[in-house]
Amino acid sequence: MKKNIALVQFAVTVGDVAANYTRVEQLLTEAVASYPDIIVLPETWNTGFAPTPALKDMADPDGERTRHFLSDFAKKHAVNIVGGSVATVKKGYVYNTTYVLDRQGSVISEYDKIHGFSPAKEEKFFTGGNHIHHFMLDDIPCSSCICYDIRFPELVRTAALQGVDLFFVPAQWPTIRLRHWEILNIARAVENQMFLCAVNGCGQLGKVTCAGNSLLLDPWGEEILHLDGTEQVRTASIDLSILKDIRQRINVFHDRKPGLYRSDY
Ligand SMILES: NC(=O)CCC(=O)C(=O)O
Repeated sequence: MKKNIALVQFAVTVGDVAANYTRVEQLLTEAVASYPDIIVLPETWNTGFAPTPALKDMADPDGERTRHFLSDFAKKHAVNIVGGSVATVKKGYVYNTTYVLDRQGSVISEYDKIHGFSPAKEEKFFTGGNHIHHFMLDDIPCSSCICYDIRFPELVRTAALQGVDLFFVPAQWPTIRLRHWEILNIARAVENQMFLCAVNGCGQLGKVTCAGNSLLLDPWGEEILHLDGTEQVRTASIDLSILKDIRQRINVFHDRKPGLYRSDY
């Protein structure tokens, strides 16, 4: 089974929510021209990744605007969307939330970023989520996390143990740690033997330069796409039929010894 995936890498304007929705609509429209099966957006594309008290006023109440916006687009173009993430307010708390939409425009999964990036005090302004999610896109078992979450291999392994073939990582990752971005995403794809699509922002987040360098990786860690540091929409195909052979040749899921590993300390 082959699927086309469109990576939408763009420079979010911090604090200008209206401009960001307009830009995302333009970029989604650009993306559908390449006939993708799935379109993927970066992290906190409505507000920018700016953990500050002002966030609560800018965040999307109950994610309503974002859900309707992405749903209308997905339905109109019959395309699946992994909606990066947006800042939302739910029951008075701010979350960093991913919405996933199928071709009918239904929200089929919702995920709140679990690990707040403490060097930026994210956990002081965003409430952490409490569950890993799974969803099916065109019969492909999928999961995702958000940015800093990728540093926690247990999260991705837990998702992988449920049989995930395709994993998504929306992010706002800075250039200064570009090497970590590449290594961590490649490691997660290889150790869990799955395709991985990591879509980063680019441009300035205040004083921080966001790296771009979005990646579409196969389960060998090979780069199907590796974007540069500029705004761009790129689409490429993944061939899921290679998974069976890789998993038979190096059968880590059979060979692992979970009884000898402790993950609770
Ligand atoms: N938005 C983020 O979670 C930033 C994560 C990051 O910069 C890092 O893990 O390094």
